[in-house]
Amino acid sequence: MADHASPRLPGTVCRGAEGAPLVCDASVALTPTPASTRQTPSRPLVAYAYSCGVSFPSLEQLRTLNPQQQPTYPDAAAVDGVVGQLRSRPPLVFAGECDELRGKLANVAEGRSFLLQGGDCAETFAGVTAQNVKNKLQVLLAMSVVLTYAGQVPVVKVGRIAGQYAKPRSKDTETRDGVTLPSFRGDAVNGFDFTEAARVPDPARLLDVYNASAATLNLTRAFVTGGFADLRSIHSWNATFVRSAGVVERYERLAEEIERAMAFMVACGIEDESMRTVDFYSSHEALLLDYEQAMTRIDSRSQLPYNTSGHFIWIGERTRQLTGAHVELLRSVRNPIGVKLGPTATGEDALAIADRLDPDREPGRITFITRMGAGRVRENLPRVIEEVEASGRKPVWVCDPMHGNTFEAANGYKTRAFSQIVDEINGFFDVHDRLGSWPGGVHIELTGDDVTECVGGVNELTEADLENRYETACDPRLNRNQSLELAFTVAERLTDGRINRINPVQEFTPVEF
Ligand SMILES: O=C[C@H](O)[C@H](O)COP(=O)(O)O
Ligand SMILES: C=C(OP(=O)(O)O)C(=O)O
Ligand SMILES: [Mn+2]
Repeated sequence: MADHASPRLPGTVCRGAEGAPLVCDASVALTPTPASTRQTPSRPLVAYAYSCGVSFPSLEQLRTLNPQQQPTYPDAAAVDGVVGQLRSRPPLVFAGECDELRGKLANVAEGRSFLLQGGDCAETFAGVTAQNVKNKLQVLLAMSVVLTYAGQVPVVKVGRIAGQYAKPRSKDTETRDGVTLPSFRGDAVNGFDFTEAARVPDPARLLDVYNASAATLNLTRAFVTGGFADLRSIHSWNATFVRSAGVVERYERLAEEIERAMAFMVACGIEDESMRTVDFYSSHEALLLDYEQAMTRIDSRSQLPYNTSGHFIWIGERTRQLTGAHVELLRSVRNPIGVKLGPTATGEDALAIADRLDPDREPGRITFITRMGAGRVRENLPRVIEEVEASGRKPVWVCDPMHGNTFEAANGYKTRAFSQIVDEINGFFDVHDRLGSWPGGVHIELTGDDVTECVGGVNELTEADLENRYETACDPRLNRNQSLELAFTVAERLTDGRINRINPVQEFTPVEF
């Protein structure tokens, strides 16, 4: 791979004697390490030994790559001060956890399990409350139980949580009643209020992102290991669902069946830790380079770089330029990486990105999150899958049925129709079924609250209902009933014709007497 032999760029970060990140001195930077003195890491590690012993790009280097969707801060020195502080903060996630998730995603890529990824479009600092986090976990756990039991697949659970505070925007400015101000770019960047003062980007918010992520992750870890995720509390996860809907009764029937199955297992002497806790991982879009680069660290055990701001990080549709700063930073870290692919993405684009981010084709390393829109998925997705899989690659294929289906309602609210979301998911399954590839997961913008942001679904929300509880800071999310309903729909598609392939009971040949 040519990259590994390329000279170091001035200002890049490399490892010091103790493995601490150092910034290369420009005078030595252009001298490649002599081959004889280079360590020869084992094959899978080679891809991550970024540019001849350099471990990850410096902020200075990234800034030369014309990074997209970055805030224009009024005070550059203040940014440097914040970045310095972030660098001294402890990691939010550990390298071993990221490796574990990569291993689980490798199973997804192989068609042995399914990824459920979901959470807010934009987390907010005000949303860091026990109730809000608990509601979100409840809906994700209930969905994963539906998928596991009705769909009969192991489910890898990843929240859009504990770091999802920055938003790329279609337009730099927003105009209301003749007043034009900078767009809101998430709590990580500026304020939501439509005032000049609020919309000025403030780098100190990056420290708030760190604190909010740490608090959310701490609570999440406590919830998922401290008894809350115990399968025996399966009934309590629907405590906050809105009763009126048939989908809740459906969930309750399923919960009763699971309880009976568990009682049977316990009676047989099978009682296992996996009934009491769940593995749950954090994820967000790695958008703000100041934050993401500052949170990138050399793991002391492997001596390789990891982004320690979240287990799984993804590159958005607007920042996936092949030679852009986001790809450059993320290709240097070991975490599992997602890449959004919108309706204009071609197989060639996907392949080029995969080659850049995952030259060694490591299982579970790369996830393509396709978001083509209900009207285009059946036409555009096949070519992308065909070209990527023809190369021998097996990425995780995930459907984001949200971002290609956004529209403005007659009353001005940005919304999405439940029927179109389901239609894109059906298109995704249809295409994969036809091509024989594995529809590996779904990526959903949702909330555990009873909001009115997407129309349709079991409660038949109309555009007129949107104003009742439209609470999102950015895109419209499925509310908890809509989310649960979607889980049943996905479970049906998963079961369809696939159960023989993944259910080990079906593969068992009984002994004849
Ligand atoms: O979440 C995704 C994007 O940030 C969002 O869809 C952009 O919305 P906009 O088109 O209103 O800027
Ligand atoms: C910005 C997002 O999506 P996309 O990059 O696909 O537009 C998102 O997932 O919030
Ligand atoms: Mn969004």
